[in-house]
Amino acid sequence: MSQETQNKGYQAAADEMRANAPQFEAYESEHHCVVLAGPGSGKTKVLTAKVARMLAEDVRQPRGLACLTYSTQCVKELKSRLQRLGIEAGARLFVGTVHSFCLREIIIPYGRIAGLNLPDPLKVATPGEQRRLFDQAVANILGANENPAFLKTRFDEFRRTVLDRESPEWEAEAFRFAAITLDYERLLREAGVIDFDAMTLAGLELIKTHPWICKALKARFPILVVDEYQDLGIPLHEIVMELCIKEGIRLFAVGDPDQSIYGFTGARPSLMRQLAARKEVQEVRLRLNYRCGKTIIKASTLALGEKREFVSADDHAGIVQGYECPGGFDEQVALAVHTLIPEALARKEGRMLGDIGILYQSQYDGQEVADAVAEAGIEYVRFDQGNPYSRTPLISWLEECASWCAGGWKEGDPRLSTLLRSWLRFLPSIVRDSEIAACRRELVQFLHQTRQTGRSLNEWLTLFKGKGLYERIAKEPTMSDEIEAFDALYQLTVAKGKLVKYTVGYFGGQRGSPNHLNLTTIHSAKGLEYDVVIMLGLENGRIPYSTDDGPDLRESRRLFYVAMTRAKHEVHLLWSGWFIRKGKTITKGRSIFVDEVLDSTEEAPP
Ligand SMILES: Nc1ncnc2c1ncn2[C@@H]1O[C@H](COP(=O)(O)OP(=O)(O)OP(=O)(O)O)[C@@H](O)[C@H]1O
Repeated sequence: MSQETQNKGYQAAADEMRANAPQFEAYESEHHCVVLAGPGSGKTKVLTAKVARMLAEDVRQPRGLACLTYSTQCVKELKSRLQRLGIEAGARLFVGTVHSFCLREIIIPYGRIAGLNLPDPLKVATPGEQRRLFDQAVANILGANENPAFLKTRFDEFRRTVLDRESPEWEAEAFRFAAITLDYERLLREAGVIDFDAMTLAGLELIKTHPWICKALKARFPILVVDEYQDLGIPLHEIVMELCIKEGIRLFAVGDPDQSIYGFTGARPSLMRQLAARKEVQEVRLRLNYRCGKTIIKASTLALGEKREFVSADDHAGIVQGYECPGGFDEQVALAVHTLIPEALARKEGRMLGDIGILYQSQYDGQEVADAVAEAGIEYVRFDQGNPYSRTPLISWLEECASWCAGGWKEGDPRLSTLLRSWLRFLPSIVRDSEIAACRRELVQFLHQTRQTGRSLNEWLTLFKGKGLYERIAKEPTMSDEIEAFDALYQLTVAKGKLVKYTVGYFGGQRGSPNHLNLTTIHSAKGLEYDVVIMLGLENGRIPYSTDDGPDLRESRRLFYVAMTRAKHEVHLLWSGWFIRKGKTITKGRSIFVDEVLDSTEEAPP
């Protein structure tokens, strides 16, 4: 895409923002700027337009900017929003997670020169290896009777939040989590691998102890952009303090502390507020909500339990409707599938399955929903951990390649150039021009030769292997986790595997399509928007887990708030008042959040 077309893309977005003074203020900012804003207020819109503008106007080639966000799913969403403005990640624009930034932009280029004790070759631990080594560390420290699965979440939070290993918090866990951390890290080193948290911690350590690395990073990336700041936790906050506040890399960050729902992984919403309050930082607050109807804004703010002054950008009211299903979760699912979805489709012309999201608490609930939806003959996409395969960057890219082969090539969606660029990013050891050309050629040939919707996924993946593309990735030490993900996907397509009936077209559709219903846990719905949201399992004991006042209830409130504010026009809330957990019936009544929301709205039928 030409520079001129790119400029037009962000200038058109800027014209839209001109009517919204705070959005435009953020867009015009020249120094550190932190945008704190509610759902649907255009944070991503401002961020993407600003990235495009800064690349074109503020940073001279070959310098660029780094844009960090929370998860692979957020990276995907951000890249696709940037693409709509004609901006592609590449040599001048890093878009990725914090750990991939630390690995690719700090550890690989500078780790060895700085004397960091790294495995050689630098191999990323596969999820299987991480589990095995963690189990081993727990057995070494606490004995074989402890169940490591019960400790994993708390361990991750500890490792991501207690960074100072001489602090009282570390000492307090000297015989438990601190000891497990040290032993686990020893086992990683002995196995010659590194995991995601170790990447982030090592990256932070390098920039803290080697000021010249900060200078080198500043030379390459004079601007650092952070999306979803509220979820990124203490290590990212410290990286920002080192690189931006101390070293002077310009910061542009957006986020919403009210949407912080990853406390259990170490996220701390207060960090973003502290950053915005610094004197050298320009704080911008956005108050218009362009997504949700007025009723939805009012109801969701009530459930949040804190006063907020968000207003709807237009006049549409929106629907918030409740349904009691005394027969239990099965009845909720049946009502959603057989009544609410057909009614929602019929209610608005042009509305499609892809405009509807079914949200639930856990991947186990998701399985019940997925089974019922499949039985009803509805095609769906699952965005949570319960999806039969995990959507790592490589697997998401394969979905895009499949979508291209299954007809996307005709409309240029996805673009071949984008697929090629991503392909080369999976192959960091390929640096010579002739090798790069060969890699591009191999992929183009594979894609052209396999342009056929109905081909089985197994055959397509077998061809991917046969053409030497798999081997290319397998040679990259930093792609070992991706190879494990590929192998797991492949196994699902053979013999009695869950994906044995998948075609290339169906697999490609899994990247999201207007014809597929969206199924997701509330956590995975973050950053997404739907015309209609149907929320299931709204019982006390599930959402919220506990009604006791405290940080957990506050985080549950934020979770419910995130779920409600995904909806543009309709929110449907379903409950039974009881549910089954580990074979036991638990009856704690309908969620207190539903009480609060329905008290505030009219329960008139839509
Ligand atoms: N100034 C504007 N004019 C018109 N539409 C806008 C404007 N700003 C944002 N929007 C639209 O509002 C919707 C929400 O914007 P966006 O996704 O950027 O919000 P967000 O703050 O990132 O949301 P969330 O945090 O809930 O994920 C999008 O459809 C976007 O195009």
